Amino acid sequence: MASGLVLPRPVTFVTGNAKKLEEVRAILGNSIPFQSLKLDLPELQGEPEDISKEKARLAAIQGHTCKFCFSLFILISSKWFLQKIGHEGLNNLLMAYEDKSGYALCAFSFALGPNAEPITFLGRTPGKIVPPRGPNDFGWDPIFQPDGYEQTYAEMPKEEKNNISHRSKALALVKSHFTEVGYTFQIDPSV
Ligand SMILES: O=c1nc[nH]c2c1ncn2[C@H]1C[C@H](O)[C@@H](COP(=O)(O)OP(=O)(O)OP(=O)(O)O)O1
Ligand SMILES: [Mg+2]
Repeated sequence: MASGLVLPRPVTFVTGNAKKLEEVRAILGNSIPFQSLKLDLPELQGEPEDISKEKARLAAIQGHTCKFCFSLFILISSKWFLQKIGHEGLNNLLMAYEDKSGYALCAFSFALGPNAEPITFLGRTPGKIVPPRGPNDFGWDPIFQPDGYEQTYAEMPKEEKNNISHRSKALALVKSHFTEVGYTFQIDPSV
Protein backbone atom coordinates (compact mmCIF):
# COMPACT_ATOMS: atom_id res chain seq x y z
CA MET A 1 0.00 0.00 0.00
CA ALA A 2 1.53 3.34 -1.00
CA SER A 3 1.70 5.94 1.76
CA GLY A 4 1.30 9.66 1.21
CA LEU A 5 -1.29 11.75 -0.49
CA VAL A 6 -3.51 10.41 -3.20
CA LEU A 7 -4.31 12.90 -5.93
CA PRO A 8 -7.51 12.31 -7.87
CA ARG A 9 -6.38 14.29 -10.90
CA PRO A 10 -3.20 14.71 -12.87
CA VAL A 11 -1.22 17.85 -12.12
CA THR A 12 -2.16 20.72 -14.40
CA PHE A 13 0.75 22.55 -15.94
CA VAL A 14 -0.53 25.94 -16.92
CA THR A 15 1.22 27.51 -19.86
CA GLY A 16 0.45 29.00 -23.23
CA ASN A 17 3.98 28.34 -24.44
CA ALA A 18 4.32 25.23 -26.61
CA LYS A 19 8.12 25.16 -26.30
CA LYS A 20 8.01 25.10 -22.52
CA LEU A 21 5.49 22.32 -22.66
CA GLU A 22 7.71 20.32 -24.99
CA GLU A 23 10.64 20.66 -22.58
CA VAL A 24 8.59 19.82 -19.50
CA ARG A 25 7.28 16.70 -21.28
CA ALA A 26 10.80 15.64 -22.20
CA ILE A 27 12.17 16.30 -18.71
CA LEU A 28 9.34 14.75 -16.68
CA GLY A 29 8.73 11.75 -18.89
CA ASN A 30 6.31 9.56 -16.98
CA SER A 31 7.51 10.62 -13.54
CA ILE A 32 4.60 12.97 -12.76
CA PRO A 33 1.32 12.58 -14.63
CA PHE A 34 0.26 15.98 -15.88
CA GLN A 35 -1.99 17.65 -18.36
CA SER A 36 -1.42 21.06 -19.83
CA LEU A 37 -3.82 23.93 -19.80
CA LYS A 38 -3.62 27.28 -21.46
CA LEU A 39 -5.20 29.91 -19.24
CA ASP A 40 -5.38 33.52 -20.17
CA LEU A 41 -3.82 35.01 -17.07
CA PRO A 42 -2.35 38.48 -16.80
CA GLU A 43 1.43 38.83 -17.32
CA LEU A 44 2.13 39.74 -13.74
CA GLN A 45 5.12 41.77 -12.61
CA GLY A 46 7.24 41.47 -9.50
CA GLU A 47 9.65 38.96 -8.02
CA PRO A 48 9.62 35.72 -10.05
CA GLU A 49 8.73 33.65 -7.01
CA ASP A 50 5.76 35.88 -6.16
CA ILE A 51 4.55 36.02 -9.76
CA SER A 52 4.73 32.27 -9.95
CA LYS A 53 2.80 31.80 -6.69
CA GLU A 54 0.16 34.30 -7.73
CA LYS A 55 -0.35 32.55 -11.05
CA ALA A 56 -0.76 29.23 -9.26
CA ARG A 57 -3.37 30.81 -6.98
CA LEU A 58 -5.26 32.32 -9.90
CA ALA A 59 -5.25 29.03 -11.73
CA ALA A 60 -6.35 27.09 -8.67
CA ILE A 61 -9.26 29.48 -8.16
CA GLN A 62 -10.31 29.10 -11.79
CA GLY A 63 -9.65 25.41 -11.43
CA HIS A 64 -12.28 25.23 -8.75
CA THR A 65 -14.96 25.84 -11.34
CA CYS A 66 -13.36 24.21 -14.32
CA LYS A 67 -12.32 21.03 -12.55
CA PHE A 68 -8.61 21.58 -12.39
CA CYS A 69 -7.19 21.91 -8.93
CA PHE A 70 -3.48 21.54 -9.37
CA SER A 71 -1.28 23.95 -11.09
CA LEU A 72 2.32 24.23 -11.98
CA PHE A 73 3.81 27.29 -13.49
CA ILE A 74 6.89 28.38 -15.20
CA LEU A 75 7.97 31.83 -16.07
CA ILE A 76 10.95 33.97 -16.70
CA SER A 77 10.85 37.71 -17.31
CA SER A 78 8.04 39.13 -19.35
CA LYS A 79 7.30 37.87 -22.82
CA TRP A 80 6.10 41.37 -23.74
CA PHE A 81 9.47 42.83 -22.79
CA LEU A 82 11.35 40.34 -24.95
CA GLN A 83 8.95 40.77 -27.88
CA LYS A 84 9.34 44.53 -27.76
CA ILE A 85 13.05 44.81 -27.25
CA GLY A 86 14.26 41.81 -29.27
CA HIS A 87 17.59 40.00 -29.01
CA GLU A 88 19.53 42.82 -30.57
CA GLY A 89 17.83 45.35 -28.35
CA LEU A 90 18.71 43.39 -25.26
CA ASN A 91 22.33 43.14 -26.39
CA ASN A 92 22.40 46.87 -27.11
CA LEU A 93 21.01 47.58 -23.70
CA LEU A 94 23.81 45.55 -22.18
CA MET A 95 26.51 47.31 -24.22
CA ALA A 96 26.59 49.89 -21.47
CA TYR A 97 27.76 47.22 -19.07
CA GLU A 98 30.94 45.22 -19.14
CA ASP A 99 29.42 42.44 -17.11
CA LYS A 100 27.00 40.41 -19.24
CA SER A 101 26.63 37.64 -16.71
CA GLY A 102 23.32 36.58 -15.29
CA TYR A 103 21.24 33.52 -14.85
CA ALA A 104 18.20 31.81 -16.25
CA LEU A 105 15.62 31.27 -13.56
CA CYS A 106 12.67 28.95 -13.54
CA ALA A 107 9.97 29.12 -10.90
CA PHE A 108 7.37 26.38 -10.58
CA SER A 109 4.59 26.93 -8.09
CA PHE A 110 2.40 24.09 -7.07
CA ALA A 111 -0.98 24.57 -5.40
CA LEU A 112 -2.98 21.66 -4.11
CA GLY A 113 -6.22 23.58 -4.43
CA PRO A 114 -7.86 27.02 -4.30
CA ASN A 115 -7.27 27.45 -0.56
CA ALA A 116 -3.79 25.99 -0.36
CA GLU A 117 -0.69 28.15 -0.19
CA PRO A 118 1.37 27.37 -3.30
CA ILE A 119 4.89 26.06 -2.83
CA THR A 120 7.59 27.20 -5.17
CA PHE A 121 10.61 25.43 -6.62
CA LEU A 122 13.38 27.50 -8.17
CA GLY A 123 15.98 26.38 -10.69
CA ARG A 124 18.86 28.58 -11.72
CA THR A 125 21.49 28.21 -14.45
CA PRO A 126 24.28 30.80 -14.53
CA GLY A 127 25.48 32.18 -17.84
CA LYS A 128 25.84 35.33 -19.91
CA ILE A 129 23.97 37.28 -22.58
CA VAL A 130 25.67 37.08 -26.00
CA PRO A 131 24.83 38.20 -29.56
CA PRO A 132 22.28 35.73 -30.97
CA ARG A 133 23.51 32.34 -32.25
CA GLY A 134 21.45 29.33 -33.24
CA PRO A 135 17.81 28.72 -34.20
CA ASN A 136 15.41 31.43 -33.18
CA ASP A 137 12.40 29.38 -32.20
CA PHE A 138 12.31 29.69 -28.45
CA GLY A 139 12.45 33.03 -26.64
CA TRP A 140 15.89 34.11 -25.52
CA ASP A 141 17.62 30.76 -26.14
CA PRO A 142 19.88 32.26 -28.88
CA ILE A 143 21.31 34.92 -26.57
CA PHE A 144 21.89 32.84 -23.44
CA GLN A 145 25.19 31.00 -23.09
CA PRO A 146 25.43 28.94 -19.93
CA ASP A 147 28.70 29.07 -17.95
CA GLY A 148 31.14 26.34 -18.94
CA TYR A 149 29.65 25.92 -22.45
CA GLU A 150 30.65 27.31 -25.82
CA GLN A 151 27.14 27.06 -27.22
CA THR A 152 24.03 29.08 -26.54
CA TYR A 153 20.93 27.25 -25.34
CA ALA A 154 19.62 27.52 -28.92
CA GLU A 155 22.72 25.88 -30.42
CA MET A 156 22.72 22.93 -28.03
CA PRO A 157 21.00 19.67 -28.80
CA LYS A 158 17.68 19.67 -26.93
CA GLU A 159 18.77 16.88 -24.58
CA GLU A 160 21.80 18.87 -23.56
CA LYS A 161 19.79 21.98 -22.73
CA ASN A 162 17.33 19.81 -20.82
CA ASN A 163 20.19 18.30 -18.80
CA ILE A 164 21.52 21.58 -17.52
CA SER A 165 18.67 24.04 -17.82
CA HIS A 166 17.06 26.18 -15.14
CA ARG A 167 13.85 24.31 -16.01
CA SER A 168 15.29 20.86 -15.38
CA LYS A 169 16.81 22.01 -12.08
CA ALA A 170 13.46 23.33 -10.88
CA LEU A 171 11.74 20.15 -12.06
CA ALA A 172 14.28 18.01 -10.20
CA LEU A 173 13.13 19.77 -7.00
CA VAL A 174 9.49 19.25 -7.95
CA LYS A 175 10.18 15.56 -8.47
CA SER A 176 11.99 15.19 -5.11
CA HIS A 177 9.09 16.92 -3.41
CA PHE A 178 6.60 14.56 -5.01
CA THR A 179 8.71 11.61 -3.95
CA GLU A 180 9.11 12.92 -0.39
CA VAL A 181 5.42 13.57 0.11
CA GLY A 182 4.68 10.31 -1.61
CA TYR A 183 1.94 11.54 -3.91
CA THR A 184 0.23 8.81 -5.80
CA PHE A 185 -2.30 9.32 -8.51
CA GLN A 186 -5.60 7.60 -8.52
CA ILE A 187 -7.13 9.35 -11.44
CA ASP A 188 -10.89 9.52 -11.27
CA PRO A 189 -12.32 10.51 -14.66
CA SER A 190 -15.47 11.92 -13.03
CA VAL A 191 -13.70 14.77 -11.18
O1 LIG B 1 13.96 28.20 -21.52
C1 LIG B 1 13.69 29.24 -22.15
N1 LIG B 1 14.45 29.64 -23.19
C2 LIG B 1 14.20 30.72 -23.90
N2 LIG B 1 13.18 31.55 -23.66
C3 LIG B 1 12.36 31.22 -22.63
C4 LIG B 1 12.58 30.09 -21.84
N3 LIG B 1 11.60 30.04 -20.91
C5 LIG B 1 10.83 31.10 -21.10
N4 LIG B 1 11.28 31.82 -22.15
C6 LIG B 1 10.75 33.07 -22.69
C7 LIG B 1 9.32 32.96 -23.16
C8 LIG B 1 8.80 34.35 -22.95
O2 LIG B 1 9.17 35.20 -24.00
C9 LIG B 1 9.58 34.81 -21.71
C10 LIG B 1 8.93 34.42 -20.44
O3 LIG B 1 7.60 34.70 -20.34
P1 LIG B 1 6.66 33.65 -19.63
O4 LIG B 1 5.51 34.39 -19.09
O5 LIG B 1 7.42 32.78 -18.72
O6 LIG B 1 6.28 32.70 -20.83
P2 LIG B 1 5.03 32.70 -21.77
O7 LIG B 1 4.20 33.89 -21.48
O8 LIG B 1 5.53 32.49 -23.15
O9 LIG B 1 4.28 31.38 -21.34
P3 LIG B 1 3.31 31.13 -20.07
O10 LIG B 1 1.96 30.93 -20.65
O11 LIG B 1 3.87 29.90 -19.43
O12 LIG B 1 3.37 32.34 -19.18
O13 LIG B 1 10.75 34.04 -21.66
MG1 LIG C 1 3.43 34.38 -19.60
